[in-house]
Amino acid sequence: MVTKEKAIQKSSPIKQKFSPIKIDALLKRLDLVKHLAESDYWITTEELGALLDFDASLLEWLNQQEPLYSFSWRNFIVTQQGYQNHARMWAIADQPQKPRQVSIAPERKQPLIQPVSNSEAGRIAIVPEPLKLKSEKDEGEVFPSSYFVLENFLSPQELTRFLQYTQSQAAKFVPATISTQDVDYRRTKVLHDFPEFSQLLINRMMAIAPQVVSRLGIQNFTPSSIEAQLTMNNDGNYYKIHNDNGSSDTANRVWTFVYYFHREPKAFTGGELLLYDSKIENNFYVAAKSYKTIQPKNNSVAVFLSRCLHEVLPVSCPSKQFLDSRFAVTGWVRN
Ligand SMILES: O=C(O)CCC(=O)C(=O)O
Ligand SMILES: [Fe+2]
Repeated sequence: MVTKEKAIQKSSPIKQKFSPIKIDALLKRLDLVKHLAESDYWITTEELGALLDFDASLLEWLNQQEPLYSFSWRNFIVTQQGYQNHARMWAIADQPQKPRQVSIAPERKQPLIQPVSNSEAGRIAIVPEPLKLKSEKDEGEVFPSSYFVLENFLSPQELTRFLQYTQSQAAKFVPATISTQDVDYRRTKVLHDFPEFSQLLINRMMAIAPQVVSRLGIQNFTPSSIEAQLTMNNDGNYYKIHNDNGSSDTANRVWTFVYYFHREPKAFTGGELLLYDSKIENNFYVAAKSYKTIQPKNNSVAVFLSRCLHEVLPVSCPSKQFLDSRFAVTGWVRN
C-alpha cells in the first residue's frame, strides 16, 4: 500500500529540486544575515560575498559604477557604508517597508509624553506640542520623534555656580567645527573641557537613564561612554539641520541631552531647537516636514534620540555680551 507520505515523497518536485541539506544551508544563511541586520554590524565585501554566495569582485565592480551602492537580497537591503582601513564596509538591514529600527511601540506614536511622577522632586515635564505640519500633503509614514523636557534640572545654587564658572572660562571657548568641515553649517563657540560641571550633568543624566530608555521607547543598554560639550550661542549663531550620529565615529550615539541655561533676565531671543520627525528613504532616516519646537528654557534639559534630525534656529543677542548668550551643554550617550 502506498502511504500518503510515500506518495508525497515520490511526487514532490520540491524534494527533487532542493534537498533538505540545501534548505538547511539556506536557513542558516538567512539566520546569519538576519543576525547581522539586527546587530548593525558592518562587514567587508569579501565577507559579504561569502555570506550571500556572491562573487565579491562583481560587488566591487557594481560599487564602482555607483558609489554607496545598495541592493536587495531577499527581504534585506545591503548598503555600502564607506571605508575602514581601505576596506569597503557594508551594512545589512530589513527592507524599508518593515523597518526594524523604527518598530515604534503604539504609545510612542502618540506625540505626548506622560507627565513625570511626583517622585522626581521639583521636576516638571513639559508636554510636547502636537505635530506641526509644514504642508498638509505629507507623504509616506511619519515616525514622530519622541522627546521630553525636564525643568528645574539643577538646584538654584548649582545653576548660579555653573553660570559663574562659565563666565570664568569665557576665554577658552573656541569656534565649533563639524565633521563635514562646512564652515557655514554651524556658528557656535564651544568649550570641550569643563570637568566639574560635565561630570555633575552626566551623573544626573545617568540617574534618569532608565526613565530615558522607557520614555524614548528604546531597548535598555549599558552606556559605553558619554561625552559632553558646553556651547555658547551669541548674536547670529545657529546650527543647521543635522543628526548626532551620522558619521562612523558617532554611529553608536543613542540619545542626546541638551541642558539649557542663561542669565536672568534673558538677553537673547530665538535659538529654538527644532526636532524633526522622521521618514525612511532608501533605508535612511530623513527629516519629515513635521517638527516640534523646544524652547531653550533656563535650567531645563531636553532629551531625544541622537538619530533624529534637529536644528538650532539663529539667536539674536543685541548686546553681544558673552554672558548674555544662550548656553547649553550637549551630551551624547553611546552604546
Ligand atoms: O543647542 C541645542 O539646542 C542643540 C545642540 C546640538 O544639536 C548639538 O550640539 O549637536
Ligand atoms: Fe545636535
